[in-house]
Amino acid sequence: MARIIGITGGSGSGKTTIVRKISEIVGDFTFIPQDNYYRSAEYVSNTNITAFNFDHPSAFDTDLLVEQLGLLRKGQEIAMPQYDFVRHRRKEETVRVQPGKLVILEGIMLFFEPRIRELIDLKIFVDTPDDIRFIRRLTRDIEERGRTVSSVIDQYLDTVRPGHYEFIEPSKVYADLIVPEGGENRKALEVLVSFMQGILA
Ligand SMILES: Nc1ncnc2c1ncn2[C@@H]1O[C@H](COP(=O)(O)OP(=O)(O)O)[C@@H](O)[C@H]1O
Ligand SMILES: O=c1ccn([C@@H]2O[C@H](COP(=O)(O)O)[C@@H](O)[C@H]2O)c(=O)[nH]1
Repeated sequence: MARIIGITGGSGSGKTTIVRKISEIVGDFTFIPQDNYYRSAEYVSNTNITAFNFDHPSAFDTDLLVEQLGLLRKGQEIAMPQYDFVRHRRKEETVRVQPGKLVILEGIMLFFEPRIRELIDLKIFVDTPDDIRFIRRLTRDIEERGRTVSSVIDQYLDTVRPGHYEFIEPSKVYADLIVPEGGENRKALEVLVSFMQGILA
């Protein structure tokens, strides 16, 4: 049965960066971003960015994520959805994901939902100060997600920050390991890599 490592933490905490650094050392894992399970909200744009709350558990199609994680655990292939952050919608195409011994699941809302929690073998919370997370998000969302400065600020104050304190920060209690500052934490990276190599050996 496949083992699942769950990496959560606030937006901009460095979750994706940790996974990228792990992939430079450990190649043989299946990567499942929770972001791919966002429900479409194509009516949202920079001018009405808070018309849909992307920082609420209901923003995700958790039934599909739980179903697909269950299949991967049992060694079955899945058709993983893809998400377009610029147009705020699920893409038409899916990606075939082959099962393996190790799955890395990454996303903001993993530990809030008991059904997801129960499927995770090792729970990691990336803990990065709010100001650093906001600065990273501002830069990334403008460069990669088609945003304006004012839309990032409006969204952060209206939904991202409240959602973080209501759903994400309290879910830290479920973590097995808390990693301060994400991808630059070399010792945490070493611990994670050796845990994964143990599973793959
Ligand atoms: N230690 C770091 N120093 C500087 N920039 C970073 C660092 N970690 C991540 N970033 C940048 O911050 C942004 C958000 O990081 P990312 O890993 O995507 O966070 P998350 O997946 O938690 O939202 C990205 O543009 C990334 O390149
Ligand atoms: O269409 C969308 C979907 C999501 N978001 C924001 O993304 C972050 C989660 O992604 P990270 O990579 O962890 O930052 C979440 O805070 C949503 O607000 C979005 O803006 N638009």
